[in-house]
Amino acid sequence: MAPRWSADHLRLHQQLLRQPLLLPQGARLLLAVSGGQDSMALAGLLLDLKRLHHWCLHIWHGNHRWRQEANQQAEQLLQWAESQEIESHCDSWQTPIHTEAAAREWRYSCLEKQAKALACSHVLTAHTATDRSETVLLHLARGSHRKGLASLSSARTLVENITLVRPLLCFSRSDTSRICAELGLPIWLDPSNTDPRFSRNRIRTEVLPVLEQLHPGASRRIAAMAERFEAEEESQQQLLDLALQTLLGADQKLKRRELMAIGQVNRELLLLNWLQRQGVEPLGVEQLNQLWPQLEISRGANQMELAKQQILSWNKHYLWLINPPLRWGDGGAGDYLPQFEQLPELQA
Ligand SMILES: Nc1ncnc2c1ncn2[C@@H]1O[C@H](COP(=O)(O)OP(=O)(O)OP(=O)(O)O)[C@@H](O)[C@H]1O
Repeated sequence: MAPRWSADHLRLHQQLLRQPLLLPQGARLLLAVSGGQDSMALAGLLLDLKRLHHWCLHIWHGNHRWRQEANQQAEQLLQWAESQEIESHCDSWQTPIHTEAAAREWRYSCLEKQAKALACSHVLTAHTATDRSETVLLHLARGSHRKGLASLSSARTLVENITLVRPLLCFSRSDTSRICAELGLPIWLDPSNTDPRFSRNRIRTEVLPVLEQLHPGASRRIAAMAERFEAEEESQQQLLDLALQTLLGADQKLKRRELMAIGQVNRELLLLNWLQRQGVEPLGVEQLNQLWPQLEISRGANQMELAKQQILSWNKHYLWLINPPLRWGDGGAGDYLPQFEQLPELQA
């Protein structure tokens, strides 16, 4: 059957061929499909577009087993994929997952494994501009660093040779609802999306509607702002990488004295950048503010050890600023501990 081209197909098509996404001809793609309207809309559009570029499309579904109907829904979703001649894969969590953060971590580790097994170069998720606005508002409320305001980047490296892309960031949630209706796609609703125990859901159902009433188009503009921040972050990253080279000793340790001589904002950015390179997740603004006095007073060799202990103790109560894990019921404080034992040493 001839593809049903629409303005939405064209918009997605342009997005997929744009930097930094740039899906090459013949690419092997793994699409994460929850069965909700966003991922179904992306699946529907890709089904038509893939023929143009000879993309090989696989679908992956993660069954969290949060609800009784979950197995049946997973089954129906796989049947739908089969009817569309798409190869589909499903993983089921053995014991029910209770936190969004744990569920997300599990999904990404499955996607990573599956993409490797299928030799896929790209993993696609169906985050929309509306998801982006919600995430920005969440991060703002938690006092995010600027990076958190550039969140839900359109593309990033998932693991070596596998890129995670979010091609639907140029669509809103009302677009995906319309696309599903127009393409006659089935949707499996997830009641947890309206559960008020998640702060994201309250931002979606209470905060954004008020902002839209006050300033129509607010959600779209917040997402556009995040996109702009993402581009600025990228160019700033290049400058930071260059500057960081001048602050590293031969052993790749950061030279404390030289770092402390730099103005506060750039100093913070350089420290965050260096920590990230060492695999340590970024600290929040409040944590950084508490860390500096410790680094400023010279306490000899133990100085970094003290800073490290401080971070470990914050760790128990921290608020994640970039990728904040959300916990059932508590509106934001995280429940998983990052590996701060790996905090790298600064030079004395
Ligand atoms: N159960 C699932 N199975 C497969 N893919 C999923 C599942 N849940 C979410 N996804 C993928 O992730 C996208 C975003 O979903 P959602 O916003 O619910 O997750 P999230 O936890 O906020 O994701 P992230 O942490 O990546 O921001 C979906 O559009 C879909 O592509």
